Amino acid sequence: MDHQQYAAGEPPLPQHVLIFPLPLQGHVKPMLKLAELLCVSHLHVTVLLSEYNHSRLRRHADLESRFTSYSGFRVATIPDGLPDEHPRNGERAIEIVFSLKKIGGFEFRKLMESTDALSDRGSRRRVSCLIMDGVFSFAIPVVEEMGIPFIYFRTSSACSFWANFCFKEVIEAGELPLKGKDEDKYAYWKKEELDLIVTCVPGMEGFLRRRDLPSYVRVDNADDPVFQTILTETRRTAASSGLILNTFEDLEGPIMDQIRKHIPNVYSIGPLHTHLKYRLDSEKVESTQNSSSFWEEDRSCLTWLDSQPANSVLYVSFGSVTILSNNELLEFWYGLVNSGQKFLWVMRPDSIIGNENGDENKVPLELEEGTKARGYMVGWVPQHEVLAHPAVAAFFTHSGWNSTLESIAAGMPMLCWPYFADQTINSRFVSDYWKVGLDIKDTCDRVVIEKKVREIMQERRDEFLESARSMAELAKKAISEGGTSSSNLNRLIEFIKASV
Ligand SMILES: O=c1ccn([C@@H]2O[C@H](COP(=O)(O)OP(=O)(O)O[C@H]3O[C@H](CO)[C@@H](O)[C@H](O)[C@H]3O)[C@@H](O)[C@H]2O)c(=O)[nH]1
Ligand SMILES: C[C@H]1CC[C@@H]2C(C(=O)O)=CO[C@@H](O)[C@@H]21
Repeated sequence: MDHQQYAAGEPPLPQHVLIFPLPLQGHVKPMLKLAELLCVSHLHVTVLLSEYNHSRLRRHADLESRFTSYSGFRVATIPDGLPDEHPRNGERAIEIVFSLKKIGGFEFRKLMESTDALSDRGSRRRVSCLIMDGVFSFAIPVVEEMGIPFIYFRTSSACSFWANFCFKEVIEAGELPLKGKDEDKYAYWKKEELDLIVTCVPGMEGFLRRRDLPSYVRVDNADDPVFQTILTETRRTAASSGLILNTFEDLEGPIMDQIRKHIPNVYSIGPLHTHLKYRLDSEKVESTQNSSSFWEEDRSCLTWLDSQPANSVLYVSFGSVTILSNNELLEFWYGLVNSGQKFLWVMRPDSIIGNENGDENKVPLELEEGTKARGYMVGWVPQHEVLAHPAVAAFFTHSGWNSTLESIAAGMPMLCWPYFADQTINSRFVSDYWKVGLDIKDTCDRVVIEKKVREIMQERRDEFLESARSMAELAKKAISEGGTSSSNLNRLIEFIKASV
């Protein structure tokens, strides 16, 4: 028996789960949702954050007060190894993975050993289960030595995970890598080779093109460190006690059946944001308006939306990592303004780079006027509330997995402009598999954008709305009592409660 299970005369201490996300917004947010779901089930939970992100969450999300009602919740921190001023966005977001690969094992060991596995001088059990991000294999030796079971949580889609898992076979078939990344981006996008079908990802035959593969494959040779890291980290998932995915069976069941041939224990428990809300409501837990945002949410956008007619606004956001060049910014801006549609556009303070024309502060008059007449721009919004607002008709997104799932759960059609990583495959599934939107990957042209905005807002909206609404119904069924995500979460909790 675990020596810490009983203190004299006291009830047994609950099992203690350590949740360790990659320190990026799109990973921390769903992992905090899972943390809260486990707290609701009376488990002790520690979330391990980077010092950098912890301070952002304290500033903008009031993290500590959100969790005050859960006595079993704690935060621990380690450094991410990068100086505060180091860029953590754009393609450089991957540098966090490399930095943690270098120092994460050491820092994690130091934390676990110096705190006797976070046992808080006996007031908590030692960590009894680790739930860690999908690219954190550096943590495995530490927990294996301590006899702690570990489960992966990959915050991307099942389809992206599965394509990554098959990279080795796709290389062997000569279909990867996709050379030419360093060429001019716009010329590269036009390559016909990118339209060839990928033959070696079981379950996606005849449907997946090379250009739809997660963007790590756009490298000149297979030794590329990013490509290799994703490939090897993904394969290592098979050594774990299980894989958590923020998705649901009616959305990605056939793909998860492929994954289960290698990793039998897959817990699809999404969409996590609605799942959490459902459980808080059914357990009658008082829930405050909570956010997990790294930026201050500007709620004035909701007031602006309140003053707009129903189904009249295109919500535009490219998530927490995407950065646009000045030229790309102008293409999007002209496309939006020329479409004549109303739009709410999230322009993160750090999202525009470079100034290829040398006149970065000069906004063309027609854009200024068009925006004043029909647009509203903000730095960061409460996205769930925006997607649920009656004025919003469609979502122009970069196809990050959280945004995709939030849009699906809200029954909202999508126009997709994937920027990198898993987004390139998510957008293909949105447009050609679930048929809930349009994919305009590998273009950035104001004429195309204008045309596609009209299509998603007017010409084809009803068609996409119908499939989006039926998918939203299935998402709701999945998280309700007896649904697949609900049962899988219960199974996960049982696994945790049974671990010593
Ligand atoms: O104004 C905003 C904009 C976004 N969000 C939220 O921020 C999250 C963004 O996540 P996501 O849509 O997944 O995009 P990224 O921030 O780009 O997420 C990273 O992490 C994801 C999960 O692994 C990957 O799918 C992405 O490719 C990767 O870039 C979502 O929950 C949004 O609701 C807000 O709350 N307010
Ligand atoms: C920066 C990227 C490393 C891997 C992550 C990922 C994944 O497939 O798990 C998707 O997009 C990015 O958030 C992450």
